[in-house]
Amino acid sequence: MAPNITSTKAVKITAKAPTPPPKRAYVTFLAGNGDYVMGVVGLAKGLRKVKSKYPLVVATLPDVPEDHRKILVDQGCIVKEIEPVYPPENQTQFAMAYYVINYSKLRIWEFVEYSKLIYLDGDILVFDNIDHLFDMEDGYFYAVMDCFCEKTWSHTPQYKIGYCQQCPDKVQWPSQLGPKPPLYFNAGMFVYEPSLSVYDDLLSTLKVIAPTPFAEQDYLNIFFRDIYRPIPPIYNLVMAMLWRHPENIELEKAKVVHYCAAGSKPWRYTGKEENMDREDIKTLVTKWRDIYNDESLDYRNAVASVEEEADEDEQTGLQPFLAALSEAGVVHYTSAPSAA
Ligand SMILES: O=c1ccn([C@@H]2O[C@H](COP(=O)(O)OP(=O)(O)O)[C@@H](O)[C@H]2O)c(=O)[nH]1
Ligand SMILES: OC[C@H]1O[C@H](O[C@@H]2[C@@H](O)[C@H](O)[C@@H](O)[C@H](O)[C@@H]2O)[C@H](O)[C@@H](O)[C@H]1O
Ligand SMILES: [Mn+2]
Repeated sequence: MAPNITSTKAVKITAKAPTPPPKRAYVTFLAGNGDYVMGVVGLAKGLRKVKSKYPLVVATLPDVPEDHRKILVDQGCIVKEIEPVYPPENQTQFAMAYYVINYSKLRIWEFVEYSKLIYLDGDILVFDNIDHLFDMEDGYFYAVMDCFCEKTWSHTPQYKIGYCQQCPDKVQWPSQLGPKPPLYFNAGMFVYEPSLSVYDDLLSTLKVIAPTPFAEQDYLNIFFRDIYRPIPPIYNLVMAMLWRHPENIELEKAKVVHYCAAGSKPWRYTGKEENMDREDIKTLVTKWRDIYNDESLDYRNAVASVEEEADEDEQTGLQPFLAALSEAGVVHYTSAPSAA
């Protein structure tokens, strides 16, 4: 029962409306009516489990069905519909045929109601709070370096000579191939600042750059080359690193795990593909499933438990504050009889 408060004198508190803090959010991308919506639910529940302060925005293509959108809204996501972005007519063989839809990710530069956003693929799980990444210096594009050793890279000179930026001294880049490739990031996770001018630039430049096998990932690497700043692999553990460059990885310290290796999507994992029978992969898939199935992390339950705690605080937290006001002769109140 709330305390019976009668004030002897109005407490007039006038304050200038504080300037609203810069708006920040996590953002992901969802296309199609398939099972990636499960990935996004896992992403949302993982962010809730690590008590992130910021919401998850889901940029959805028009082909995402209403029932999938409802699932996401019921999980506390902000669903924003975007129009597709297609690359110029091309004969490119994308590394994965469906990568052609990934150019639509570029629409998230239009989300200028936010000052800074962290993009996360729908096949990512956040295991530790990474809100501090929002405080990194403005004006740069932050992402984790990718690896060139998977056969998805077999079309490239790097792969053909066995060069990888993750171990640049193992196979030296031959000068006859020209300058060493600039540092290259995985576009499954990045920290960026939305901007209409950059957005316009991205879409107009796209028209004159020939598409390449890693689609928007290649394009973003070209576009942001001058302001790209690598961040440690704990912020986007590209799964293949576990068997390609274990010396660069401390799995127990990984804050973000990216289920991008073939066969590793937790919601459709069978363990049959190459490397998928590894114990570390099985553990990571089980961790993803535990969070996905944890009903206490569902938005409706999580909110309910916060409201319950708030009610309890209401009973206990206000007393010392009101006691101080009462001493100052400002507010008289009779404390509610203890519920105990
Ligand atoms: O059918 C699809 C394929 C991809 N995606 C989105 O596009 C991202 C990039 O695709 P994916 O993660 O499969 O690429 P990978 O990182 O595995 O190469 C996914 O994480 C999803 O957010 C989607 O929503 N539906
Ligand atoms: O559309 C291109 C995609 O390219 C990237 O995935 C690739 C890349 O990481 C390769 O290096 C791996 O070998 C491969 O397994 C993995 O799927 C991004 O994760 C994804 O968001 C998206 O940009
Ligand atoms: Mn991915």
